[in-house]
Amino acid sequence: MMDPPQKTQTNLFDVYLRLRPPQAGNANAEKFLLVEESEEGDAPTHITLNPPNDRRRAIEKFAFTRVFEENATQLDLFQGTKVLPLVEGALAPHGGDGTDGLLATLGMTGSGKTHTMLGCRSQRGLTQLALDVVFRSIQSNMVDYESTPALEASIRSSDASEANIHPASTFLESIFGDATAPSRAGSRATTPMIVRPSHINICPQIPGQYPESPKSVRLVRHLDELSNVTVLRTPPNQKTREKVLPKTPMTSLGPKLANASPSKKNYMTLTSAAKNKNVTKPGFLKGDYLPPATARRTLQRPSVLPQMPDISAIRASCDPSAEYAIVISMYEVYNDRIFDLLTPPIKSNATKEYRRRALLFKCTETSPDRKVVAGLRKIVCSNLQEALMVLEAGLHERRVAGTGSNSVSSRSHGFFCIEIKKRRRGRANGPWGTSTLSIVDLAGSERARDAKTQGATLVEGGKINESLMYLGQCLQMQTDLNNNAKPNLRLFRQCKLTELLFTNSFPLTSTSQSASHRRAPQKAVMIVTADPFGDFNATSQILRYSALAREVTVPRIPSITSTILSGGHPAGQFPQSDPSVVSSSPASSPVLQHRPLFHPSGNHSRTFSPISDTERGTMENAALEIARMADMIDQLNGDLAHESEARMAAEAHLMSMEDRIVELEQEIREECYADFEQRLAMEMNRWKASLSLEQERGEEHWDRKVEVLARSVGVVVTAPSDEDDMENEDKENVLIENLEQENERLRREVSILKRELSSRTPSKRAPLQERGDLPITKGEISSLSGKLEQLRVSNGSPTKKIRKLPPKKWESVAMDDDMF
Ligand SMILES: Nc1ncnc2c1ncn2[C@@H]1O[C@H](COP(=O)(O)OP(=O)(O)OP(=O)(O)O)[C@@H](O)[C@H]1O
Repeated sequence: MMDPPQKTQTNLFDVYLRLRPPQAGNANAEKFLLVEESEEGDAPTHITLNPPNDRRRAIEKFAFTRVFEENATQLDLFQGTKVLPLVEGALAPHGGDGTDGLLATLGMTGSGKTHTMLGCRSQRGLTQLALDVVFRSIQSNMVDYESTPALEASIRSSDASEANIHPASTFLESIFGDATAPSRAGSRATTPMIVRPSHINICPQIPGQYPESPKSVRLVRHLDELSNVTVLRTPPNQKTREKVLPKTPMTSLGPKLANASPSKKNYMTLTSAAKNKNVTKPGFLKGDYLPPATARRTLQRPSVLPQMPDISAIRASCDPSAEYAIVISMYEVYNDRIFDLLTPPIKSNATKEYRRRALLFKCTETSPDRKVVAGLRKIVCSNLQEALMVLEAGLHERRVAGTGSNSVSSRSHGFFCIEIKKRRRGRANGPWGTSTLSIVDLAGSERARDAKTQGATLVEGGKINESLMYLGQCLQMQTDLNNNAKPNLRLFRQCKLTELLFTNSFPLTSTSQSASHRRAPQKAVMIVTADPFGDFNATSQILRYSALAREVTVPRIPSITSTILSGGHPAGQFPQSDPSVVSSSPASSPVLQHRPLFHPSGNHSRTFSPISDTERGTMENAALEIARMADMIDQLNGDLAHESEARMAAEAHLMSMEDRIVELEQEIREECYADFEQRLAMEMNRWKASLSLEQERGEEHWDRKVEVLARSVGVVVTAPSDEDDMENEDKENVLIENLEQENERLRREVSILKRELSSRTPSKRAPLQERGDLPITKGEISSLSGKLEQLRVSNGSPTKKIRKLPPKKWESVAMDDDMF
């Protein structure tokens, strides 16, 4: 029998295991996880994992601080997991600074983490119970925040995280609006009002693919009627669907809840605050955080909150000489980024989408010795009711999605932080000390194949598994710490989740503070949830890295070589796990071999396996990662096939489009050619017309010139007879040529004369008529007149007959002459 795990100084966490009751469809499944009975009626601490249907596999035994069986209640968990000491550590009843506390859940998807932390509609979770005990314990030492205005400033100045601090009344007014306002169908549901009847399926990722699994639907009960349920969000193919259940008067809510028919309102499906989440819209881009597509609208104020279990008798001790204030903040780690759950998303000007700003986890000026999430919105709460309403508001923003494994699966690691501010009583301006109790609902590890996730949800699943793998590595470091090895702090910085969970467990090396002023390391409790009927491989992986101790019983398997040498059964047919087989080979010993792998106390003799525990752990994590990646590869192969089909279709379409384009181009070319031809013909005609017009004008011009010349020499132009036309034309051509030559010669002479004239002095110039040096004589002038006379006889267009001018024309010619 394995020794019970012992608490050591170096344990980062106390680790508890909670087993969930079998799910509806799993009642007949084989139970692979058995709780070992403890001695002397103590609470059980060990479990055994029996691999189902595979006797060759090792039987593993795990030790935890305590194991809670399927029938354990929320109150059992609250009392058994030492939440009270965590609260007391933060309240510091003996004076001085409090100790930070961390309460987290870890487990496969659907194993009951959210149920444990946030409860269901009739039962409170550890978060509500912790809040209850905090407020109950400091009741008489609470500062009156509302009636002391200076308090706000003093709390603000004591905050080390650059937070926006608001009083609960203002914040809740902005979130829930008027409590007396009528119900608004379509506004987002307040958490306890969300009911999810078992007959309504939830699975928004692949609508219609899993007939037996739930469809995605968010339901809200109207303020005045418990069972009047309105669909808030549905898968795309069910957008318009609306479910309305039979109405039940609000006054009879309590008894009805207890006796609700499972077909209408199953206790297991009517989860409370846990299910107040935003269902992830399918189709997000990788890594992108797209919160609800609309701004936060006023929520309905929940009218009923679960009261059970009753812990009114439980109180933690507080410091009687101190006064306290409670400040609440909430954030989530989604895709390795931190987002505030109490700050509404802001509409981006560029994309018109509502987005959240990722926050940093860092040391600030006023907090050099520990890291804090900077820039959160924090709410100062004066009583339990306010704190619960803030929790409701924050959970409403938390991201969830329906998957094949859990109809309302958390897609982010949720952090709910209760800051306990404490200062000496009566010191109005005294400084506040702060200790924080962080309650963490981790997202569950999942196998893509089972979760049937795809697209953005698949990527989220990958990120969740990755961060949980790093968390596993960090938890395994507990073993190293037990062996007094130095912690490898780099391991904690692998992702945001481990950074947030572990950074404040160790003093920061860079701090300048002396060791005496260092804060005490946080106290941490981890509750591992498991489904004994669920996925054996995934559950055993989680148990391996979270358990405080492990023992492996390996059935000896005869080696193939020894089997062959002994002339026994051929390989593959040997009854391998039969312990009755006797062999001389040590490797084929029939005896079961026990290998205790580690003991947290370090007091026990250890049998080391050939590889160290850390290496083994790393290999196991690697195996988990390989399995996840194999799932992803399957998924991606499916996507690839789908995409290839789509691509082929698109290519075919493209080809037909190309053919169409060629046809169209041909048609357009032909049309253009015809159009061009038509225009060319038109242009030609126009050009010809204008050419003939020009010719006509030129001829007319010549006609007029000739007429003017003929009149000036007194020639009567008569029309020649038709017989003389040819002869006259020849003569006219000759005459024109002669005249042109003569004209040219005369121009030359005139220019010579002008040159000469300009070279002479003005006194020597004589009038042209008196000069005897002119090259043209009077006789020549008279011969020129004679030629003109002849020309006048037959002058006209070479191509046109000389017209006989009518008397009117002659008159106009005479007028022209006068003008000359
Ligand atoms: N101990 C329990 N008793 C009764 N019901 C339980 C218990 N544990 C889990 N359930 C029910 O099982 C369902 C899934 O549980 P829950 O949502 O808490 O799982 P989870 O581990 O938070 O999953 P995820 O990681 O996907 O968010 C819920 O309907 C819840 O009410």
